[in-house]
Amino acid sequence: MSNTKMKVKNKTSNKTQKSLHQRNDGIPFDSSLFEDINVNRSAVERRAATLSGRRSVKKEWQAAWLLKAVSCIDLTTLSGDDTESNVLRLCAKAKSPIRLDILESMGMKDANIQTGAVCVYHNFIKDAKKGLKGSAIPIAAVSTGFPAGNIPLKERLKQIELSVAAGATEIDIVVSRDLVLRSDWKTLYDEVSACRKACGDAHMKTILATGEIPTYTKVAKASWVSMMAGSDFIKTSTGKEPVNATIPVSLVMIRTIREYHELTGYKVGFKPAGGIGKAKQAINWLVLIKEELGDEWLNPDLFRFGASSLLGDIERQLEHYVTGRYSASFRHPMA
Ligand SMILES: O=C[C@H](O)COP(=O)(O)O
Repeated sequence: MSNTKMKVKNKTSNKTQKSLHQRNDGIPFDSSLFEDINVNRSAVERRAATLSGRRSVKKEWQAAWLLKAVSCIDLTTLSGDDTESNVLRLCAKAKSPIRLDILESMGMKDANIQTGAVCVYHNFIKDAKKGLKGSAIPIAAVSTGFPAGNIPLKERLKQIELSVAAGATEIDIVVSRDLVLRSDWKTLYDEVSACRKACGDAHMKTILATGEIPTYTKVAKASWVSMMAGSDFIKTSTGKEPVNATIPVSLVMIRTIREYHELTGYKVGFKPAGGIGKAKQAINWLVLIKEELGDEWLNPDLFRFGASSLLGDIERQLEHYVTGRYSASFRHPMA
């Protein structure tokens, strides 16, 4: 271990995250922690391929995993045609994500299953507040000029402050892709740190927009910098890039989360987002998290799906499960 690593480790080794809401305080910028990273594309893809090998997961376990997945969804609407009534419907679904008759058939009628959060644009925070009244479901707002982030930093910080003041307790920020492309890591660190400060007590999820980052090595470095600057979660995508969450890119990010935890004691969460619409995909991600980070990451405080349509497919698959019409294609979720 390098001297710097030793120093950081000694400074933070007594820290344990007692509650899910304990924050990542970040660490001072130190490029020596990541400058020699070179993530080999084929090795990453080989490793990811092992996760999509054919495995049989018992049907009842699949059902339990799907319920777990539901509790980890940031139920999202980020469309140009969002309206108050869409958002209110979304909130009703977040509070009762699975039909009662399905839960009854599963013997889970009294289980309090809700989604991890709802995720909306700033203008709909007030509607989400109304829709979620009486529940503890957090409101996540996308901020900082989502999705491209190409507005001055001062305005991005103002947006964060306004969203927090309006009632968002989770803020999804976007990184400046040009800083990542130019490898200007110190400026990226300063920007993400400023966003973190603007978030106050709100949890901050930092979106890397990996579909616009050309190499896995840069994805790993951007992940390091975002965590060092105090991100509580790192998130793959806005859902608006041409390529959104993929298993190989997730593997790279998850491994940096593991290394950062080993170094500092802080547990940073992970949020794959964009294009995750099938129950089968959700199980692949849960398995990835379980294998790479362990069971303690398998909860909504450290893992979320950013998804607008995933819940619908999970509900359909659970209906098939209770009616015995489980689709053949679903029997092997890892295939
Ligand atoms: O962060 C969430 C994404 O914008 C949702 O993407 P999706 O509509 O492809 O599920």
